[in-house]
Amino acid sequence: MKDPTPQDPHPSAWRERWLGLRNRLLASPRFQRAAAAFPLTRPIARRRSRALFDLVAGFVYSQVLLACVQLKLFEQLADGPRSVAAIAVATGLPEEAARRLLAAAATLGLVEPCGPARFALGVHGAALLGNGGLADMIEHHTLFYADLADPVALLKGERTDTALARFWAYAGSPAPGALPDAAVASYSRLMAATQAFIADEVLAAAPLAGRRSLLDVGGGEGAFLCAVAERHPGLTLALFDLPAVAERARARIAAAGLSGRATVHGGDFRRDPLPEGADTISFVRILHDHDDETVLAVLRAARQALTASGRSGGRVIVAEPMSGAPGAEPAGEAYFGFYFMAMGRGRPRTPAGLSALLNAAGFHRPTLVTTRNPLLVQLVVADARGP
Ligand SMILES: CC(C)=CCC/C(C)=C/CC/C(C)=C/C=C/C(C)=C/C=C/C=C(C)/C=C/C=C(C)/C=C/C=C(C)/C=C/CC(C)(C)O
Ligand SMILES: C[S@@+](CC[C@H](N)C(=O)[O-])C[C@H]1O[C@@H](n2cnc3c(N)ncnc32)[C@H](O)[C@@H]1O
Repeated sequence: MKDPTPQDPHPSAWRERWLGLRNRLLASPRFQRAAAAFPLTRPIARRRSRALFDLVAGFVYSQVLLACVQLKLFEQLADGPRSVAAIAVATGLPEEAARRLLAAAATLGLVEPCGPARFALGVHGAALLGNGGLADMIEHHTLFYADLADPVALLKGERTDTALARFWAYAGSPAPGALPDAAVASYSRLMAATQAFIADEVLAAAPLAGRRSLLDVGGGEGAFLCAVAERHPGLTLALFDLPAVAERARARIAAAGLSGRATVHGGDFRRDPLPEGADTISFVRILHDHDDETVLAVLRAARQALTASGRSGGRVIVAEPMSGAPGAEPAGEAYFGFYFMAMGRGRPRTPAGLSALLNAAGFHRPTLVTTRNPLLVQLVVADARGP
């Protein structure tokens, strides 16, 4: 599999000349004044000015969103419009502060004015309510935001003790298998809460028809496995994760009434063999956390587990945000690129990069399977023919 042509890596001479001319004009205060004054170009000048204002003020917008989530404003409006006074009481804000927050949230489409001093959910507020886990992710971003307080230090690699590196306890741990529940609980809860908008996309695209059994490696608390169980009632299920996380998964799987169908294994996939018996192994938001050496070792362990006792027909499904994939969104790549930098490890890989690792691990015919929402997740699927 080859990566698609990168974005215009060597612009033509004409394009460079055009860019030079355009940028000299746009950077000229005289041109900006003339464009703002001339009636035909004034709307364009205003649009450009507003777009630049949104970039400059963007950090205020994300904090307005955080305030709405922390105050559970969207839940307060879930049953219909309410008055500013009622929202002030429900959120514990002084009325003037509530009015100010609502006005800011309305500019972002989070709420919508409807009648004098009354507000309803806006399109983004409604979509946020409908996407389980987004509120958790927005609250989680307080850590990411703190790590981005000095972006240049982060870019220069001068920040090592970051909030995200501490949050993802396994990331820097020499013995992740020994991590206690206290060290894994927060990230496990967050991953379980945000699995909803990943599992839908993965399971809509994953080739699971006709498969007998699925092992979800790094399966967390089992939220993905529970989603698989619901969509594929005939599949036998298994999960592998760190011992402390596996304990959490056992509880969730028991609570879902799936203990008879799903087996949970605790271990360290960097050291321990993966459980045998499954004909399909999934890695959902796993490989991008690790360097190539670890990924190669884990994929080799997966192939070993799929072909043990001479079995053939095994399949691996890698599901994570990817870079440079058809339909991938540069905004998603930028987000995850900075996220991994703050986390101190990991990176989004291209489909070709993942395919090279799958081939090196002995898998065959790695194939990109695009999802309905490439911004969040894409799949690469490969076969583990016989030994
Ligand atoms: C007029 C009307 C009513 C409708 C007509 C128009 C119409 C059809 C509108 C469509 C409405 C609709 C379907 C809206 C749907 C909105 C959706 C689905 C929004 C989903 C948003 C999802 C977001 C923003 C997800 C963000 C995910 C993030 C930030 C994930 C972060 C993941 C992390 C940090 C993972 C960390 C794990 C590690 C460490 C990297 O391994
Ligand atoms: C980013 S989370 C993804 C969880 C889940 N697959 C999801 O998408 O919600 C990464 C998972 O890998 C597990 N993990 C990390 N290092 C591991 C290791 N060495 N052995 C086993 N599991 C590990 C973590 O405990 C965590 O559950």
